[in-house]
This record gives sequence, structure tokens and C-alpha cells, in this order.
Amino acid sequence: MTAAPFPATLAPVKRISLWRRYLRRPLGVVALGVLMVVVAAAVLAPWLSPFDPNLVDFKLTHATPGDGHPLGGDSAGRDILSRLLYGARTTLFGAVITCVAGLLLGVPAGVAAGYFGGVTDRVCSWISDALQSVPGMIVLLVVAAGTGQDFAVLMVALGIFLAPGYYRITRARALAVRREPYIDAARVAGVTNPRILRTHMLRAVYAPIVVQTALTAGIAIGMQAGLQFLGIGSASTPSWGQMMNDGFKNMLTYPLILLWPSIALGVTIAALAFIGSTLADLISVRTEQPARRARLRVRQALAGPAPAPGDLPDRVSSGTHEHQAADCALRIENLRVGYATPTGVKEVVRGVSLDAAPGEVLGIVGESGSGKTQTIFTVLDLLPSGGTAVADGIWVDGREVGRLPSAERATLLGRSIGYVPQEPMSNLDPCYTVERQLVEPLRHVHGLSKTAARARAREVLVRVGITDPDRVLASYPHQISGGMAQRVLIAGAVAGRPSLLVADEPTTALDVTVQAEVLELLRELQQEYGMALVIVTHNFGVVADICDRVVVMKDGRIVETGPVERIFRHPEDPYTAELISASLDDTEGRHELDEAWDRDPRLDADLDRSAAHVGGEDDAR
Ligand SMILES: Nc1ncnc2c1ncn2[C@@H]1O[C@H](COP(=O)(O)OP(=O)(O)OP(=O)(O)O)[C@@H](O)[C@H]1O
Repeated sequence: MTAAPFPATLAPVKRISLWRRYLRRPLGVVALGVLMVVVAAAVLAPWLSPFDPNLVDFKLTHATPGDGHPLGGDSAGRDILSRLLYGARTTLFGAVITCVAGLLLGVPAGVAAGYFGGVTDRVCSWISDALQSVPGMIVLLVVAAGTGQDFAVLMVALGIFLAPGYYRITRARALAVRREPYIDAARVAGVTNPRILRTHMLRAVYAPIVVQTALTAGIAIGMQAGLQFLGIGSASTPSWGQMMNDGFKNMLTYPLILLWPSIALGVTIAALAFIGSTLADLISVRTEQPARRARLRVRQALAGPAPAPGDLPDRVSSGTHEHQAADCALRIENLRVGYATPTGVKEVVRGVSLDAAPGEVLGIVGESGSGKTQTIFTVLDLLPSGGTAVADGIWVDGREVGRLPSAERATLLGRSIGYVPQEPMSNLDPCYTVERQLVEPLRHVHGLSKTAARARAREVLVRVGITDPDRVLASYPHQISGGMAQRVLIAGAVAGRPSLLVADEPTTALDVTVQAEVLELLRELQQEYGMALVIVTHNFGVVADICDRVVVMKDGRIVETGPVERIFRHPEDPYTAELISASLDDTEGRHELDEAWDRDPRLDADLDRSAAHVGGEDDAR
């Protein structure tokens, strides 16, 4: 079957600056506006203040608002509005000093500790822990006494106490990033450590630091006000903390004197907290949780209007069904998957229909990004949180499951559906032994006793070709090879005897000799248990090795589907022929494909072309 033509590429997603995305958040904009007003008031205080903040007029003592003094007078006869404006200067100046001190100490230490590890990490972490265990307020009072209440020194000391916040966050991020392959690549390319720290590492920690700074500024303002409330700081410098102290003493008789600085302080701290929270959302410091409205928008865009005859092929389902829904181990009808992006809905699976009968092996093949994984993740109900799927129907084991609640869908995993992932090592928890990871699902999902679950785990390990099951059961993932880890995962996937086994590129992370063994094992298990096997791959060699039927995907749609032999002999779509030709270069040990070459002169010609490219590759055949 050949699909109708459709646009070859999805619309490119434009990158929108953080600033522009921030401006789309109403709460963030209001908070930023409030902070801007406070900053403007602080900067323009000498021009905005109607009076000298320290000018005493006894007639103004405890005066109520009015008569040229919009906020009234304090207990010493000074104009409250003027003091509030000058107090904003003190408050913001102190917050800036504290944040800069925290940044300068915490960020370089955190990046160095995370990147270099070892002694650097231990020493820095020890200092950070020690700072956190010291009662900060008492030390600040001692510093105030020792420095003659020097405000700037006090704010630097406060910054030192807040530096562990920066340290912890940057160290954690640097620890995660330093293991990334691009850092190793930079090292291998001869880039020096200081340069890696300045470029890659600082860039990686930049986003959480921005958020942390907004939050630290709020904390700094609160603590600063607390110190001033206790009488720390010069009496001649107006500050919100001092004003609160004055108001507190007269709280019952003249509550307005306490109210004004409390409002200023509360509103400023709240604005900083909302700015931090908005930034955290935008730069994904938080777990992604798409808004209900965004999900609904994606759902509506995916559902779209019903396709009319001759309508856009993009809105019409691609692929075919070979079996009745009730007879299928898996059936997907017109599946669409989309993600909300700042520029609109990005549709990554665009109307896919396929099925697999019990005992059948279906290959889903296509280039990277063609939507294979998104299709099977929908079946497993494991789409990332931003993904929304819409389908006319999803059937597992002859039962419609697409409309079941998530909790009910989850019960299919490990029972009706087994899953073999792409990366064996990252799918095993390094903290637990293989035994624990195999036995736990058998006990909790299948209700076996501990002894029965262990016996079953051992039995399946033997079945997947592990000759020393007791040693492997007692091992941690790092103590076994990648091939063994994949066998362990296959054992886990089939231990519950599912009717459908889904394997997502199960051999990609393995070396060539192990790849063939794992494919052979999957085929054997599939036949032995009578399961349907849906295998996702970008390699036609794998398809030739074990599949009965194949679905070819491109740009989220199915371009061709049919029995493997027919697809190899007569690929109808040029894209399929191209994929087959490309696969000829890097596949080995494929009996069916070898036979196909013998039968089909067109494929021989393809092989000759490939061999000419790589020079003498056909010797390897
Ligand atoms: N969380 C996500 N947010 C937005 N787009 C995503 C997300 N996950 C995947 N995509 C997009 O979905 C498309 C299909 O991805 P998918 O993982 O299904 O490809 P694939 O065919 O399995 O390729 P590969 O073999 O490389 O895994 C890609 O364009 C990818 O960028």
C-alpha cells in the first residue's frame, strides 16, 4: 500500500527568547511590574520624596495620612512616605550585596565540586554543611557588634550564609552534566578545564541560578528587615525593618505606622517569589506539568475536523488493518500524538493505523524522528508529560483500552504487555540487585510468594540463556555486561507471560555479535509463548531477521506496510527502497535478506552501489 503524498517536514519550531516567553505569563508580568515600581522608587527616592526622611516635625508625631503627608508621620515626627522611599534604597542595596556575595562564593565552588569531584567536592561540601549548621542570626549579631554595625559588611556576611543554597544547586547540576558525552568530547578535543568550566558548565547551571537569585533576594530582604527590626544598622539610614520596629511599639494605638512598611516588605518579597516561580516554570527547573488548557488545545488540534473525501491527506489515517479488532494482540486506529510548543501544536504522529495478531512479529521501521517510539509509547501509556494522544481506538488483547483511565491502563503493563527498552543499563536501577528487580514485579503484579517469585525469576533467566543465574541474580547492574543486562530485561518482560511484547530498538546498544543472539532469543520466546512481538527499529536487517510484517514510517505517518518478503522484493515507496538500500551496508547474518538478494536483481544492484561506496564491503558477505 502506498500512502497519499503528504508534506515532507513538519513546520520548523522557532526558538523564542526567555524574555518573550516570560512576558506571556500574566502573574510573572505583574510581579515584575511590582518589582520595577519598587526599584524605580528606590532609584528616584531623592526626587520623589516630599521631605527629608530624617526631618523631625513634632506636629507630625503619630499623624494620620493627609495634610501633605499621604502616609502620615511616625512616632518621631518624620514623614512615613519619604522614609518608605529611602527605605526601599537600603533594602534593595542590601539584597544586591547579599546575592552577589552568595553567587561569587556558591557558584564557583558548586561548579568546581561537581566537575572535579574528589577532594574538591569533599572540602567544599564540608564547608557548605558547616555553614548551614551554624546559627546564622547569632553570628550576624556578633558580626554587627564587631564591625560597628557596618551595613555592607553585614549584608556580605548574610550572603556567605546564603551561599550554600547556590552551592547545592550548582553542584547537583554540574555533577549531572560532567558525565555528558559532550563534556568528554570537549576534553578529548583538548579544551582545558578552566575553559570547560567557563563555557559548558556555567551555561548548564545558568538557569537554576537565575531562579535561585530571585528566591535568595526575597530571603535576604526578609532577614535584613529582621536584623533592622532588632535595631541593627545606622539610626540615620531609613530602612523598612527600623520602620516596622517603630510601628510594632505603637501597634495597638497607631497601627498604620506598622502597616505601611509591612505592605512594602510583603509585596516586594511576594513579587520576587512569583518572579522566581515563573522563571522556574519557563526554564524547566520544575517537572513539566502542561496546563489543562494547553492539553485541551493539543487535543482539539489533533482531533481536528472529520476528513472529507479528497481532504488534506495529512488528516487521513495511514496504514492498514489485517485482522479483526477482537482477534488482535494490538490494534491502533488513526493515532495522532502532539506536543504544545510556544508556536503551536507540533504533531509527531499523524494518523497511524496498524495491527498485530497473536503469534505475529510486526516491525515498525523508519528513520530517526519518524514517530516510532511515540507510537509505541502511546500503547504503553508512557508518553512524556507534554505529549497528548488522540486515537479512534487502541486495542490490546482484543480489548479496547484507549479510553480506560490511566490507573487501569497501568495494570496492563507486566500482565498483557511486556516491554523491552533500548538502553538496558539505564533501565536497571544501579542501587538494587538483579534479583530484587526481577522478583519485585512478580510478587506485586502477579502475587507470587517470595520463594515462588525467585524460582520464576531464576527459571526465566535460564530460559533467556544465562548460564549462571544465581550469580546474576546476586549481581548489581554494573557487575554484568550490556548483553546480559538486555537478557535480564527480556526475562523481566516475559516473566509474566504477556500476550504482547513491545521491543524498542532492543539491539541498538549492543555489539554486533550480541545483537544477533538477542534477536534470535526474542524470536524463540515469541514462538514459545505465542506472543505478538512489535519491534521498533531503524534497521531493515533486523526486520529481515525476525519480522513477519513491516510498517514503514516517515514524518509521523505510515508510508508503506506489508509482509516482509513482499516489501523486500517490491518496495512500492521510494523511501522504503532507500531504507532497504541503506540497511544493506551495516547488517550481517540475515538469512531472509540474503535470500531476498539472491531472488531480487534490484536489491543486488543496490548492494553493488553500496559496496562501491564502502570499497570491498562485499568481501565481508
Ligand atoms: N517530549 C517531547 N516534546 C516534543 N517533541 C518530542 C518529544 N519527544 C519526542 N518528540 C518528537 O517526536 C518526534 C518523533 O520522536 P520518536 O522518538 O517517536 O522518533 P523515533 O522514530 O522513535 O526516532 P528514534 O529512533 O531516534 O528514537 C521527533 O521529532 C521528536 O523530536
